[in-house]
Amino acid sequence: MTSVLRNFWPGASSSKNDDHDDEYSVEYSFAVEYSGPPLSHEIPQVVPVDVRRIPTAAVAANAVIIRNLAIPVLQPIGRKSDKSGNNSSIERKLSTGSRVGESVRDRGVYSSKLESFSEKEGVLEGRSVDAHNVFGESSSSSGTMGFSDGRDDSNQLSGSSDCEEMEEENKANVSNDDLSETTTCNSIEELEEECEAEASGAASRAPVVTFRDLSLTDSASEESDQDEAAMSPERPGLVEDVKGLCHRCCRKERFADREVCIVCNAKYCSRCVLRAMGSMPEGRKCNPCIGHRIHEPKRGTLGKSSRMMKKMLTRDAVKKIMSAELSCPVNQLPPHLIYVNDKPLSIEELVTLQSCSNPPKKLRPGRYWYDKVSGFWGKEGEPPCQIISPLLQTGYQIRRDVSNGATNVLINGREITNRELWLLWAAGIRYEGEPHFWISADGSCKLEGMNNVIAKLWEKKQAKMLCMALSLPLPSSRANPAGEDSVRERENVAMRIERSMMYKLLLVGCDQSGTSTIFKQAKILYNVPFSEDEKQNIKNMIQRNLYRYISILLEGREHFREEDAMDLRRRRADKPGPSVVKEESDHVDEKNAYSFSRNLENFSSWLQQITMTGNLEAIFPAATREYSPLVEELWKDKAFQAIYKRRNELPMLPRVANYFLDRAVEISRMDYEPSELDILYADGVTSSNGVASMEFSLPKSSQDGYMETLDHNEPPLSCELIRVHANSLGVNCKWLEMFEDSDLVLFCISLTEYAEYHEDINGTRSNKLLETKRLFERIITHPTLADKQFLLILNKFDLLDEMIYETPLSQCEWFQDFNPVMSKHPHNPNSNNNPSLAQRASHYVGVKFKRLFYSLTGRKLFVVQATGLEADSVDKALRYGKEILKWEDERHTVSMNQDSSESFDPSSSAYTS
Ligand SMILES: Nc1nc2c(ncn2[C@@H]2O[C@H](COP(=O)(O)OP(=O)(O)OP(=O)(O)O)[C@@H](O)[C@H]2O)c(=O)[nH]1
Ligand SMILES: [Ca+2]
Repeated sequence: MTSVLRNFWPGASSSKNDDHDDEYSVEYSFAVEYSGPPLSHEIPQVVPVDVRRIPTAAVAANAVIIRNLAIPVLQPIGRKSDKSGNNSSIERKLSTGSRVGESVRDRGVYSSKLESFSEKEGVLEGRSVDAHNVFGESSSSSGTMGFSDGRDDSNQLSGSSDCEEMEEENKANVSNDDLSETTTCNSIEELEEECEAEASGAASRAPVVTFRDLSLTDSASEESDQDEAAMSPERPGLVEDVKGLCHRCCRKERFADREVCIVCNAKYCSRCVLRAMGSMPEGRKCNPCIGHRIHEPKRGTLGKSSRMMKKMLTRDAVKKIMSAELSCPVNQLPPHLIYVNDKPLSIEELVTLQSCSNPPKKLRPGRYWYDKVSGFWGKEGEPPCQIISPLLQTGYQIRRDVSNGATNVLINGREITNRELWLLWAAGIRYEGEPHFWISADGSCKLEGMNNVIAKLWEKKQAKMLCMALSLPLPSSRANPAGEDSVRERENVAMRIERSMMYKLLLVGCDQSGTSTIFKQAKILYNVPFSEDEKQNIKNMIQRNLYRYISILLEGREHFREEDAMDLRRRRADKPGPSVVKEESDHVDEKNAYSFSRNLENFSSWLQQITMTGNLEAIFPAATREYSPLVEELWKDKAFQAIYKRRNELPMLPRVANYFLDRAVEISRMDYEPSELDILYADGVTSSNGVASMEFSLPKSSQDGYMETLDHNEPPLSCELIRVHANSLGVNCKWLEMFEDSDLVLFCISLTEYAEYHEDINGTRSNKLLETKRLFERIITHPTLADKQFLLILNKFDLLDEMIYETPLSQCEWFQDFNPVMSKHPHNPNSNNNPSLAQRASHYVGVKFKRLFYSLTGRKLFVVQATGLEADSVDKALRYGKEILKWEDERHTVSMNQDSSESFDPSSSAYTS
């Protein structure tokens, strides 16, 4: 390993080398005396470099050295001080053609060009940073930043130059990279191979980039087109991606690691990567790509080393390569390729933008718009994607049509998009005509020319939820300049006082846990009407489900038919007869108990097909009118009834299907109106974004017996119940932040999950309960919910009661130590002394979760078991939640009075029934 390193990484080797004279060693050298046969052609001349004549730029003004921005760095040319005699490879190379002479001549060209450049333009001073000053300390040991090998110098020289003719020169000249490439060669054969390849043009290099001083662009914006041409030399094309293929040796290994060039995307195997990428002065680029801008989608990977790198190189080497990748000028975001409100950015503007308290995320070259007043930020032609710090001096005035809105409604001079219109609507902003709103960074909205705030954009939870659903940005708390936060705080307090009696319950659970059933149950229980919209959605869902259930039955029909046919064949084989009879029976076969009329047959295959292709949503409810008569015909059909009778044999058919199928004809009609029970049983996502909320008041009832101290004059408790689906909480549950004002989290699990499994695409089975456990852990440890009360709802108790005898709880590995000693006496449901197996099991599950909760939070988890489909059960669970909250309030007051509160602990009553 070290030998490889030494060969390819001069900096790394020198740092290990005791010989400190070596530190400035460079890889070019004088040629040895020629002793071969006389030459018939002219010998190329070597133009010597006068080191004293090489100009150095002055130190840049401090303001420019901000963060690691795209400041082109001028690298001085290294002094030749190679005493180690480590030139053998180059000498060998010389003997295959007089390359060194040409290379050194190149250097002569560079230096004189550079000189004339700095004299002529005089721009380097004050703009560029002297390499000595920035890297002065590290240059002695660094292979990339200082002056180490010849290649670095040449690249960075060209990288900091502005001169177009120079680029021409570069194209014409043989590249200096030949030189450093020799350092990676291990044998003469390989070296010769490479040289030959080059000579034949196989490895011809793309032109070296010229990197312009970026700060020049703002002073002369007319030049910007020209600039762009200069800034973005033709990039090497992207290499076609062939899975597992190494771009160099063309060996294919499907699962082997590959290192990818950040410019052309070529992938290399571990055998080839060092040969292909050399010393990586600009990070992971293959040699022809050095000096070229990175492939922008790769920007996110800059500086993130790969497994392969770490395996092959020392830590120090990897670190150096990664820091070069991040900091070398050509890899920086080119400010002039970022347009904000039609204006290409200057470097100062880019600095402003990136260093503000809430900068745009994932900034890439491209065209953006920015609403300075509100901080809205987006890609040109698109709705906003982020709210960044307001009032930054970036870009021109915003254009009305910049986000491609066609709503005739303006916000801060920009015609907004439809999605934003919905946002205004959700925020409670109503208007007539074609209004022009002014919305400031804190979301307060005024009509143009008026001074009163008509609404606050982010005040209503619906507005925030809508943003989530429509992928509109939400304000970041950092976006508000100091001072405004405290104003908001005060308003919040006022609002809180106003709604002080309102408790917020957050109901979360994994898919199929029954959160939606509990939510609907609560609506029915506490007389919160479903809106017309909700009803319509649920009706559509029920009708769609009906067709899905029917299609499952029809699939079952195929199965039943096959079974019958097999049966028949077996019976016929048992008693052989003349072939004529056989044919007859075949005929009968066709018309067995499950055959349909032609009409129904067609309908059947059509329905199965659209279900299979997932087009059900597209067709229903639109086609309801058309197909309703067919459902009726089907229902009346004898064959269909025969299938329906055997529906319990079809595992795919959900339980609730019976409830709806029994009334298939009624439900399929246009004028069907779902009853409350229908709504409750309807299965499926009821709101598009998985978030639903309702306000209700929990009436006081005489059964409220958990606390003796109940005040009979107290008003009903007003609550808000918010249901979110785990799926809509996003990666790492980041959307939980939106629910930071919840008072109680109701975490709902299904008690059937211990025996249910998920299968991922690789066919790996995972127990659903263990998945739920992971979600539980993530949620209870989420910082947003750090001091909230948690109530675990063990739902679907009815199902547990049915299945626990056949399917032991220990099927789930977490529950392996469930070992109940059961009484021999028959179970008496009214007795607490002799609980059923299901009760014991659910108690056990509750304790498991309590322990887990305690181990992670050091606090107490409340647990209640429930059956979502039963109104009483849900009522009881929610009232229990209320007790926890009131007990919590009580505890605060009691503890203020220095009193013990243990006797109020309602958790002991969790299993009293
Ligand atoms: N037997 C029984 N079934 C239940 C119970 N709770 C819910 N279900 C059924 O379980 C299925 C899943 O319940 P949902 O309420 O839809 O669960 P969810 O996945 O959290 O919510 P959605 O995303 O809206 O579907 C539905 O078919 C419910 O009818 C229960 O306590 N007992
Ligand atoms: Ca569901």
